[in-house]
Amino acid sequence: MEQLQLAVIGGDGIGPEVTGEARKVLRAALAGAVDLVETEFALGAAHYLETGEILPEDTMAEIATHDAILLGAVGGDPTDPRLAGGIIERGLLLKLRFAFDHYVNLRPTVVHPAVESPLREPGDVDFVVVREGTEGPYVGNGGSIRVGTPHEIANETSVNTAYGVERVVRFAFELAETRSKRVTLVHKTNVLVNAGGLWRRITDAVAADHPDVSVDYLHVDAATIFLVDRPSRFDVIVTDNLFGDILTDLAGAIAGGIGLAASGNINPDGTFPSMFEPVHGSAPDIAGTGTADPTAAILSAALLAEHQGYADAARRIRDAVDQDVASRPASTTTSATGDRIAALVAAA
Ligand SMILES: NC(=O)C1=CN([C@@H]2O[C@H](COP(=O)(O)OP(=O)(O)OC[C@H]3O[C@@H](n4cnc5c(N)ncnc54)[C@H](O)[C@@H]3O)[C@@H](O)[C@H]2O)C=CC1
Ligand SMILES: CC(C)CC(=O)C(=O)O
Ligand SMILES: [Mg+2]
Repeated sequence: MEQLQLAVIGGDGIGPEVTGEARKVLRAALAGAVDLVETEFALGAAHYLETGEILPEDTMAEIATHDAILLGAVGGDPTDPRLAGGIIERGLLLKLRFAFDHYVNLRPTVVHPAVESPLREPGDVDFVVVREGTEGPYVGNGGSIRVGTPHEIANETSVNTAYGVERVVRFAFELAETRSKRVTLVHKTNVLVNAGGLWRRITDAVAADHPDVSVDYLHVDAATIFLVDRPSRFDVIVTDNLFGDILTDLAGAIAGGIGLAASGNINPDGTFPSMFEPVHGSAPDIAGTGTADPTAAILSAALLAEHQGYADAARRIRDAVDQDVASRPASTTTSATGDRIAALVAAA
């Protein structure tokens, strides 16, 4: 039987709770077809506070030997001075994304008819945000002077390379070819003229290679209006790391809740393992209460299965989620939701 070596990083807060349920469902979906070998890696803010370790080089090298990574979420109490400066988010999560060249951060949104969406007219909402994952303002290129004085100046530089932008824009067009053949570039070219100009020129050049794909452009502020007012206009949105981060929390909210929003950090070249995680964070406000919705992590496991070539397992997970959200009890728990979905998958 084929083996799938899965690295699991539960992380902090609700991370281990939701990955626990995603693993149950993934096991059910692959049972009998794939030998799923799961290796847990104790990493995150809690692990750092206990051991002083964030992401040792040998741990990263070991993770790299796996076929794929399932991650919950990382990050602890933001008021804890020992975690200041996003030390875990940058030193662990972003480090993995950068080191494993996860240049496509894929974030699909579908509004399920049975889900209570805040949209007035949910209509036919099915779009994917292709967020650049290795550049932009997240690269840590900045600095401050006169810190703590009234004259402090803080800079954060957004790095956008022609190489980095072109490869993610090409991915977005290729994805659109398999969908409704519409790409929307989202940026802020009227103000961020240097980065915006590069994104615009590259999008226009790549569009010329895809004459059957229609292309439009929205400033990011206007894109937030359309995401609420008329999200059915979108098919594939391509955007930078920061705008994509923000737009996809909004996309989760319009689709019925952040607990439903899945993502994949993809290394399309296959040189490194891709990493699948819910869009949400570690939600310290609800950690340990058993109320976290594991659906986003479960749908991330479906993306993982699909990416690894197990399309049938992915389809069965998504069908089971659809069935479950259509009949979900008003009051439920994290583990009960995982159990129901795993049972539906096993029965399919
Ligand atoms: N990929 C990752 O590891 C991410 C980590 N973070 C980190 O997570 C920590 C908390 O960040 P926040 O900004 O509060 O964002 P968050 O996404 O953790 O929480 C925002 C709100 O959504 C709710 N929520 C999130 N996931 C949910 C779920 N599955 N079911 C039900 N409700 C859910 C939370 O209870 C909270 O009210 C921080 O340390 C942050 O840096 C944030 C985003 C992504
Ligand atoms: C902590 C951030 C870098 C992660 C995040 O919010 C995201 O990727 O959506
Ligand atoms: Mg985010």
